[in-house]
Amino acid sequence: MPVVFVAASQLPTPFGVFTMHGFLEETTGKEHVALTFGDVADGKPVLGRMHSECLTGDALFSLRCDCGFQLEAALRAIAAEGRGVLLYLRQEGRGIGLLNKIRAYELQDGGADTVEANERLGFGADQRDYAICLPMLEHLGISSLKLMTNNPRKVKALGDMGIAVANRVPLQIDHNPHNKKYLATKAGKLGHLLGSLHQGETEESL
Ligand SMILES: Nc1nc2c(ncn2[C@@H]2O[C@H](COP(=O)(O)OP(=O)(O)OP(=O)(O)O)[C@@H](O)[C@H]2O)c(=O)[nH]1
Ligand SMILES: [Zn+2]
Repeated sequence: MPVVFVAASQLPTPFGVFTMHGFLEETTGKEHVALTFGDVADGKPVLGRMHSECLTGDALFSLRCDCGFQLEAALRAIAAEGRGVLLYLRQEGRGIGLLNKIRAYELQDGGADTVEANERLGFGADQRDYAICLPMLEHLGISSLKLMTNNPRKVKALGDMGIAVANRVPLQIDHNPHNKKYLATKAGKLGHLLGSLHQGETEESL
């Protein structure tokens, strides 16, 4: 996977001053970002998050999902630890892109759940490929993570590419009336480990 490092700068945030590393995925032209805090190249497991882009949740305050809240919680946790990494991956809409995600939301407004909506549009439930993480982590000197996620498929994908996941740190956000069904579908159909929701449970049973 040809991913090249382009430039790095400081990124001051309300949580602390991160270093921002920019990468270009040459085959697609996608521009990815890593934020680091402290010394992450000392060989010890690094508190980390692989965050998939969600324009609506990360930047537009959407309550339909948990993305924006997870992004903020992850950056706060990294700054509190004094050391960590967040990869901001341009995989909008679980890999289907922003406009198709809006099409999927339109179907969800009509009653479909997040998986059914993707499938009705001819997509898989989750089209993400995490291969881009490897060259980014290698560039940063990171080989072992304490991974902030509720998604076991992320843990497996990193392990399969040789990045040790020393442990999984749950990153669970409170429900609201708008994201309750979405979170239940993630737990029931996509295998996410969400505390008060059990695998196999469907939104109808809540
Ligand atoms: N296709 C589609 N994508 C969505 C929808 N809601 C959120 N997303 C995208 O899903 C991605 C976030 O994935 P999640 O499944 O919430 O979380 P995750 O990253 O797999 O797992 P965590 O690490 O636990 O957060 C982002 O790219 C969002 O844009 C939806 O209803 N349909
Ligand atoms: Zn989201």
